[in-house]
Amino acid sequence: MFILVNLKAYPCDPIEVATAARDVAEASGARIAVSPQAADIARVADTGVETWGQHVSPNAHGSHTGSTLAEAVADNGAEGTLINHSENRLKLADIDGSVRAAERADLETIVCANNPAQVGAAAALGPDAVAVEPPELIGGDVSVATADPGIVEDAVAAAEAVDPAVDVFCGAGVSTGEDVSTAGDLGASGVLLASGVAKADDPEAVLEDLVSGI
Ligand SMILES: O=C(CO)COP(=O)(O)O
Repeated sequence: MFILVNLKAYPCDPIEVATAARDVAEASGARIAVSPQAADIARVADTGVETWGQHVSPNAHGSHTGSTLAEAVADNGAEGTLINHSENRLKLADIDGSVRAAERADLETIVCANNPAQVGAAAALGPDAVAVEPPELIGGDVSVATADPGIVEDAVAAAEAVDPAVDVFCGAGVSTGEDVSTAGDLGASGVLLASGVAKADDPEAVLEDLVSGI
């Protein structure tokens, strides 16, 4: 199970979380990545933790003020990027363009989706993985795998029907090792989470609990 911690725009210390994630990953052998704000990618990557972008633009180099280029994300040390997070939704053509931009820059890709139908559409674009995150459960206390196990199973089936090579992750409300274990039992290959770590008093303790569910 891959554990990706999305720091969103939370006011946490990205280096504290990155250092904790690096240490827990090293001690446990688990794959843990941290996805900070674009401006923090280089210093988070410098800790040695696997680092991901939160978004990349479909644009290449050129006159595109305000764009977060896949090339810049990769050059600053990221290994992958989220695309189309529920809080940063894109048009279908732009999701496709962002996946292609990430591929050009050698970034791994996870395309987020709200439901199994969108998972199928996202899988058709050929990312490395898709993630189902029901918006109404994001930021809540109950894990998607507990609140709506059917959505995870249906997402796995939807991706499998389109392209069996695309991994399926789930996210929303994940905060414990038991949540990770339940997600794995439903067929997910990883979890995306944010508030459970970014808002924790002791992020390292939460990460240690999370990896206990792998
Ligand atoms: O959106 C998420 C991860 O990308 C999930 O957020 P929470 O873990 O806060 O529910």
